[in-house]
Amino acid sequence: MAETVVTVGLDERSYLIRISSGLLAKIGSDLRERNIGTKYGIIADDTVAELYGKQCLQSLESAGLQAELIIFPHGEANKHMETVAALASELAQRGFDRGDALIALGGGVTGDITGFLAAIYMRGIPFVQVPTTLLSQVDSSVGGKTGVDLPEGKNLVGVFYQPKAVYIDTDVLHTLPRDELQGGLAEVIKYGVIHDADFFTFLEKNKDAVFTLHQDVLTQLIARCCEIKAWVVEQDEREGGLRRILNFGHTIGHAVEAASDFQLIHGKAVAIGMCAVAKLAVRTGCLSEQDACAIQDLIERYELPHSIPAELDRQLIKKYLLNDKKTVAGRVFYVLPEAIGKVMITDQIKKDDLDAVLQGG
Ligand SMILES: NC(=O)c1ccc[n+]([C@@H]2O[C@H](COP(=O)([O-])OP(=O)(O)OC[C@H]3O[C@@H](n4cnc5c(N)ncnc54)[C@H](O)[C@@H]3O)[C@@H](O)[C@H]2O)c1
Ligand SMILES: O=C(O)C(=O)C[C@@H](O)[C@H](O)[C@H](O)COP(=O)(O)O
Ligand SMILES: [Zn+2]
Repeated sequence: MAETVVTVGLDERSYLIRISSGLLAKIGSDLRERNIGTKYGIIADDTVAELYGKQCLQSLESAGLQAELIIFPHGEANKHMETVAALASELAQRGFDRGDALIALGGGVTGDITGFLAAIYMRGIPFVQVPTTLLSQVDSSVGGKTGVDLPEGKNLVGVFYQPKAVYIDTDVLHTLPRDELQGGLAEVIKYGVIHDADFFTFLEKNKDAVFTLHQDVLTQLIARCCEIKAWVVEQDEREGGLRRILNFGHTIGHAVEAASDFQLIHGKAVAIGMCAVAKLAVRTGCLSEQDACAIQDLIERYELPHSIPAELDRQLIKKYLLNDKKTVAGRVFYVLPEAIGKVMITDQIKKDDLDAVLQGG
């Protein structure tokens, strides 16, 4: 099948997102042609290293490139400064220098850690993204947000640092657990709500094809998400304005994710956050009940959670809300849907409405 290509146009930081089946085997020859680094550090978590580490190494070595696999323990609980410090020491001990480059082979956790590591190791070396979860293929590998969590909250340390290329091999999704596929689908639904009502309808119609990873539908879906993300990032790379719409569902979602001690995966927390903020939008009078129901129905259709688990401490959720980057001078900003395909940003949420929504109302 032909390759699909999406461009992220950012002047001298522009790059291509290549999407196709079987791409992992071709990464080496592309990197050789582009001459991005002398030696490549392939950063992967233990699960992905076991599944795809050898294939990635072989792709580079058969193109005559030097490459080494560097592994860290999987999971959001390891997306912190200590992992970055350990990986940086590992790079130094293995003799990586400013002529070398990194490859983020894995999900969003690997991409966020590796991008951050690439930005700060020797004050910056190039990196490329090879995303292996749906979430990382449609969202985290594109746009240059990198960083790690602190005990105080999600993604509180990081930098904007663009990759040199994104290679999306759709084949790797066949080993992804269903739970993780669903997590990615939450971010997919996000794009429909924030920008594209037709894409929202496409998702309503194609659930079975999506879950069975139908190649054409999958490629179309990933490409559309990447196009929307590229369109946003091209206009607002460093989140001065428009880019904040990509945080739809994340104000409450991030707080719920952290309050669950990361037992809830990011995408599922975002699904809960999108339903909560749709309810807030109805209470505020900017969204119709009908559109709020359509959002929740789609989330339920993709078997995602839609309410905040009863056992989560509401006060703890509120504490995390205040620690988030979306809070400025004590004002918490929310991305509210106004219709399917259109959102607005506001900090004008009444305490009673927030409390009611956090209680499930
Ligand atoms: N930078 C951004 O713009 C951005 C955007 C969205 C999310 N994020 C971040 O991304 C993270 C979530 O990413 P994620 O959902 O990919 O999580 P993840 O990276 O933890 O991957 C989920 C799990 O799937 C496993 N895995 C990965 N690929 C696999 C495959 N092909 N087959 C089998 N198992 C596989 C991993 O080992 C891991 O255990 C969060 O930290 C979130 O904050 C960042
Ligand atoms: O790329 C962006 O911009 C996003 O907001 C994408 C989100 O899906 C992602 O979860 C991001 O990491 C959230 O960023 P944060 O700045 O709110 O921590
Ligand atoms: Zn997200």
